[in-house]
Amino acid sequence: MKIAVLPGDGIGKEIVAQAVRVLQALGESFEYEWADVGGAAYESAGHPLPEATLKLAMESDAVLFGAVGDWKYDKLERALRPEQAILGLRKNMGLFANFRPAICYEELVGASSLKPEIIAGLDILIVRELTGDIYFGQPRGRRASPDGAFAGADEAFDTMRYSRPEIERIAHVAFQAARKRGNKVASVDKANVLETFQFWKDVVTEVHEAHYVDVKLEHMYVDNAAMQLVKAPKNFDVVVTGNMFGDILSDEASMLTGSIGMLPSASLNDRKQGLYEPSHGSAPDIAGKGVANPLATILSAAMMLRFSLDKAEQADRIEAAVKKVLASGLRTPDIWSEGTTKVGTEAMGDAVVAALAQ
Ligand SMILES: NC(=O)c1ccc[n+]([C@@H]2O[C@H](COP(=O)([O-])OP(=O)(O)OC[C@H]3O[C@@H](n4cnc5c(N)ncnc54)[C@H](O)[C@@H]3O)[C@@H](O)[C@H]2O)c1
Ligand SMILES: CC(C)[C@H](C(=O)O)[C@@H](O)C(=O)O
Ligand SMILES: [Mg+2]
Repeated sequence: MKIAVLPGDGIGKEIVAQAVRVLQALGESFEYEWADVGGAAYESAGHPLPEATLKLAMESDAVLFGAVGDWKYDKLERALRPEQAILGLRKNMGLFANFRPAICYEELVGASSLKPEIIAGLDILIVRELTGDIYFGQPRGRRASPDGAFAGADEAFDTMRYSRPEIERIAHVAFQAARKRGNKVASVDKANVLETFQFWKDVVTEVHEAHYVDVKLEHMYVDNAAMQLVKAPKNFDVVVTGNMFGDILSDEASMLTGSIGMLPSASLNDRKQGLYEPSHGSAPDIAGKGVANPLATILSAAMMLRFSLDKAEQADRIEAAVKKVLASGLRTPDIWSEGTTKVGTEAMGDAVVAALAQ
């Protein structure tokens, strides 16, 4: 089985190196092929998603991805900016279903900025639609405003849109995921204001009534959902939402786990092919310092074993190893608290590899 390894930029390189070490320690004979992506590919090949990188990703059984982006590319034309690489991979590979599980490990209850009783035992799953919404809707651009109070002034616009099949397929994914967990789905929308999200709500309701009446469904506006996520996050089980709301809510949910460095993700298409990446970015502020938390990426590698490579037992081994390491008191700075031992990225990788062997 072939794994495309795309570390990308900033801390992407540091954390992916640790995840690959952990995978290699499993004793499986995976084939790894590395390629540049994002800013690194712009430097080496003049494009954030060179054809060779895309081809490699499409041909592989799974993609292990770090992160892309750096402030120094912010002035490039949009098509050449590093972030286009991850968007292009998602679109070209048809990775419409993004799973972002927010689990608060017992040992990290003290690392969160929330009160322990709010987050202890937390286990929620954000199912984010990943190839539609305002991220990809056309038209978009800049122009002289054609009408209204500011006619003639410069303006910019994007288009929010969802088609019925796009909503139906992500709704099926969410309801099916819920059946394997707490049997509850919260569909997050902005139906009170946006036509796109009234349609979203209507279609999710139809899918529910036709196929999943055994699953409890509630609808929630995104502003309320953002508030409920910090007020009473354990009331959620599966949260299903569109691309942009899912982006924002998953970063919010990451702080329920202690740190964004703990939130893994899996992005799947309908062929079980997947891209696995931490939910966070390239963290230019800490890149090169050896302090990034590699656990979100290591846990993403576990999701890869489970969802794309049919190696659920190996996924369990990695997750158990991560728990052991946390129980032993080792912490990267983002999850450090009084009484625990601060370690860097590589030492955290070392510890997970060692725990696998125990
Ligand atoms: N999928 C991706 O590749 C992806 C995702 C998000 C952001 N980005 C890009 O990353 C760049 C930086 O974006 P940002 O600063 O808004 O978000 P970010 O997620 O990179 O960082 C936000 C904050 O979280 C911290 N952080 C993130 N990951 C961490 C880890 N593993 N361990 C410890 N601390 C961690 C950072 O130090 C920073 O303070 C931008 O170019 C952005 O577009 C890429
Ligand atoms: C870098 C960016 C395109 C990306 C997104 O918005 O999807 C990131 O924030 C994420 O959450 O994976
Ligand atoms: Mg994001």
